[in-house]
Parts: sequence; C-alpha cells; structure tokens
Amino acid sequence: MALTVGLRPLTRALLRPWARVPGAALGRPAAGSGDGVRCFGSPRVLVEPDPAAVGVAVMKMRNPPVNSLSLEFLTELLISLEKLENDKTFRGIIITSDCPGIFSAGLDLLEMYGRDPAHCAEYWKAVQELWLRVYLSNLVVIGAINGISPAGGCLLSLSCDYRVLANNPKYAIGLNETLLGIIAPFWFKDVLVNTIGHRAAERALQLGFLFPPSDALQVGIVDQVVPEDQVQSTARSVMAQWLAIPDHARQLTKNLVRKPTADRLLQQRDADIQNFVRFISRDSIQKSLHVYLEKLKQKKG
Ligand SMILES: CC/C=C\C/C=C\C/C=C\C/C=C/C(=O)SCCNC(=O)CCNC(=O)[C@H](O)C(C)(C)COP(=O)(O)OP(=O)(O)OC[C@H]1O[C@@H](n2cnc3c(N)ncnc32)[C@H](O)[C@@H]1OP(=O)(O)O
Repeated sequence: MALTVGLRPLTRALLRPWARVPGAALGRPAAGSGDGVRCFGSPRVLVEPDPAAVGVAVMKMRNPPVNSLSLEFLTELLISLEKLENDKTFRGIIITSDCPGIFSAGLDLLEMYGRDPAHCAEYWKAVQELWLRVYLSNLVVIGAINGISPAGGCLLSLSCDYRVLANNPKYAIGLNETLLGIIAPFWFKDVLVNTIGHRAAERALQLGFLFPPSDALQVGIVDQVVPEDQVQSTARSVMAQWLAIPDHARQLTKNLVRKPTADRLLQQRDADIQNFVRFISRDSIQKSLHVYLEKLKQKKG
C-alpha cells in the first residue's frame, strides 16, 4: 500500500531529512542580553546557555504533565535542536526535564490512538526525525535524566552520548513497549542492543523491563547514577570531559560508530512509516492502547 503523507506546512518544512528551518522563526538574542548570547526558547522547550559552561546549552523539556512526545512537542524539539546545531556558539547540549519526576513519558499515546492513517504517518515521521537528529547530532549531547523515562523517553535518553540518571527508585528507564501490547520498532531495538548488548536487550525488550536506577547502571542503560541534586552538576562535569576532545575528531568518530545504525532507518524510512501505520491501525493494537490508556486513568482512582 503506497502511503500519501499529507504534512502540515511547518511540519513539512521541518521533517525533510536534514531540512533547514526556514527563516529565523525562534532564534533570537536572549532578552536584555545584547551580548550575542542566543536563546532558542519555545513554549514547550526551554533552551538557555549554561551560565557555568561556555558553549553549552541546557534544553529543558516542558510539556506538562508528563513530557509526552506529541507532534507539536516533537516539532518544537526539532526546531530548537536545529537552531542549536546551526549556532556555532554551541558545542554541547544537556537535555533535561522541567516536569518534576518525569523525564519523558515517551511517545504520546493520543497521537497513535483513534487517529487516521495520514496523522499516524505524519507523527511517525516526526518521531523518526527527532531520533535521527539527536542520535547523529554533531554536538555533544548529555542526558540529565531527572525522572521516569519509559519507551520513547528511553529512546531519547539512549540517543544521547552519555546518560546521568537521578538516584530515585521511581525514576525507571527502559523500553516497556510490550507491556502496552505494542512492539519497539527495529531502530529502538538497535539502539538498545548497541548500548547494553544483545542478550540483555533480548530480555529487557521481551519483558518490557523498566530498570530502577541501580539496575539501570548495572545493565549499562545509563552511564552514571547520582543523587538527584547532583544531576546537573555531574552532567556539566561530564560535558567538560567530552568537550576537551577536538570537535572534528569526536564528531567523525561518533559518525563512524553511529552511522550504520542510523542508515538502517534512513534506507527504509518510508517503509518504516508504512509498517508503523499498518501496525498501529490494527483493531487488536488499538484495543491494547485503549486498555492501557484506561489503566492510566484508573490509576488515578
Ligand atoms: C511492524 C512494527 C512497526 C512499528 C512499531 C509499531 C509500534 C510501536 C510504536 C511505538 C513505540 C512506542 C513508544 C512509546 O513511547 S509508547 C508510550 C510509553 N509510555 C508509557 O508507558 C508511560 C505511560 N505513563 C505512565 O506510566 C505515567 O503517566 C507516568 C509514570 C509517566 C507518570 O505518572 P503520574 O502518576 O505522574 O501521571 P499520570 O496520572 O499517569 O499521567 C498524567 C496524564 O498524562 C497522561 N499520559 C501519561 N503518559 C502518557 C503518554 N505516553 N501519552 C499520552 N498521555 C499520557 C495520563 O493518561 C494522564 O492523563 P489524564 O488522565 O488526562 O490527566
């Protein structure tokens, strides 16, 4: 089945592979700075230069209540990342959350439940694009994971160069798709395998493990676990270590390591979208999503 993807103009401009965002939509000097410091804020994505680290931007996700990756939120993240990537002032980004206790609840289930195929296709394309942009970023990307991080939230974390997780037993991380009755796409799986190895990934994916911090560190899904109030400072120290390496050597090496994984998706993006749309549109999958969403509601009592 050939799929015609009707993209909205903003999304269309953004989601061409490696598209350049037209105009200077969001890039502007920080209010009152007058010193050339740039700030790429948007309603859901707060981006500020780190006052304590030259060349480092802190990107805070603010899509309450749970930073679910809706189409609009993904679009804003993409715009901000594109701006940072193009601004030679920055060499690194720390990605963190502004929603207490939640890094990201992952993909927005409401973008996949009860939606028509064209919408699902547009949504999936944005998900692909965010992954490619973070995974292949020329910048050093450090995840300062200050909350729970299931499924798509875990993918975002795994796409960073280094992950620092706050030591709170509630802050579990993992690809829990099977618990929802869905499956992690091959590129989610590839990134997990690359990170924790084949056997550990096999178990984690099938059982939908959400690892609490100590287990997350042991299996290697995160690189460091630190007290909650030290997540930012640790991310900053790690960033300094990564920025001590000449950019060109680090970037070429990153590309060497990551390109084969990204290429697997780049070579079949349209087919991947079609697979997703077919899969998510099945009655049985829609039912599973319905049951899961009801569970989330009932949890509230
Ligand atoms: C051939 C195959 C081809 C392709 C593959 C096909 C399919 C695979 C597709 C996609 C892979 C999926 C990836 C994902 O990321 S799926 C999302 C997984 N996320 C989760 O399981 C997390 C669910 N949420 C929670 O567990 C809790 O909300 C959380 C622990 C994060 C926070 O708990 P808290 O008690 O603080 O808040 P809640 O009251 O639960 O939630 C508040 C509010 O937010 C809504 N909510 C939560 N998560 C989501 C979400 N992911 N999407 C949309 N909305 C979400 C929740 O329902 C509440 O709403 P409301 O009742 O209206 O206030």
